[in-house]
Amino acid sequence: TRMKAGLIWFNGQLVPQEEAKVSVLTHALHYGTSVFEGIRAYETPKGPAVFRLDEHVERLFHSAKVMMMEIPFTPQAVREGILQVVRENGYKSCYIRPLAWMGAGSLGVNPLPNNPAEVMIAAWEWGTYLGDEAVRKGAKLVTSSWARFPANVFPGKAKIGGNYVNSALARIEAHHAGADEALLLDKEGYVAEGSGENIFFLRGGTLYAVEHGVNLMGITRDSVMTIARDLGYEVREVRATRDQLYMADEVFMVGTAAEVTPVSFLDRRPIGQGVAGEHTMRLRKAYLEAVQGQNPKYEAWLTYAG
Ligand SMILES: Cc1[nH+]cc(COP(=O)(O)O)c(CN[C@@H](CCC(=O)O)C(=O)O)c1O
Repeated sequence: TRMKAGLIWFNGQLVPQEEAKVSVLTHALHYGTSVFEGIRAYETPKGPAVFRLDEHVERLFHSAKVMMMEIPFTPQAVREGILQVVRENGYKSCYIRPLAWMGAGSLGVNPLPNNPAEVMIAAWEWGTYLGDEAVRKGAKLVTSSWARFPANVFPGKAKIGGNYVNSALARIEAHHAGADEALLLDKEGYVAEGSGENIFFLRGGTLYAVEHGVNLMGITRDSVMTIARDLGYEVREVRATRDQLYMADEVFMVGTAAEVTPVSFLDRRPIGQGVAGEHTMRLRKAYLEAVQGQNPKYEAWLTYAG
């Protein structure tokens, strides 16, 4: 299916998506040397609002720093570009994908010194990441045969394009196993994260967030921990094994794209009653109210595009 991204912010100019093209000699196309963000804008009573925009822009520039990539725009210019793409495309809600990449300056593996990064910001309307079925009935997960990479192999705290070959391989394998998503363990066999989400589990009324370890420091994870504590849950950050997930009352995954997605099966074992967990769905509802501007407590997380 052809993505409908409409107008794209391309190196500082808004252009129709057909004109947003790069050379086949682009370094990032050959070596995965790009950095990106996944951000959502939601419809609110006061118009479309981008969720935790500043945290995402900050992470984009941190990812570039890890990659030794020089983004030739200020964070403020990228921030404005994100709001412009939402506004000029007239989206009420959308998924926003800023991407910065090593261009076609040189094709040696070392992209430096003469390869200034290029930047684009695209946005499109995207529904539930794993599908409505996975939200309603809970997603089915399988533990991947691909481990999450150790921190001295790939920098998993940065959203670098090349990191996502690990996620893609895990996701392909999960799909072939008839599952909705893959759970990746770290090299010691502890629970890391999903191919594109952070993991929580709930047991005896206490909520557990998998500690950062080698994982991406998810913004949704941070938001859900705050919301859960505000709802009165005790929230702990732990190192967990997959059998702790098997024994949990509830498991769920969080991410910008996935929002809050319940998990009903892991490795063919039902989690709790094998349905979307009650507390999970309560947290999902509270999260969606926050992002849709229906809870004034979280107003500071919203940047209105209008
Ligand atoms: C590996 C990984 N772990 C955790 C998260 C959650 O992070 P955050 O969005 O800040 O809460 C994401 C986001 N995955 C993004 C990309 C998905 C995709 O490319 O597909 C996303 O959710 O937008 C990851 O890619």
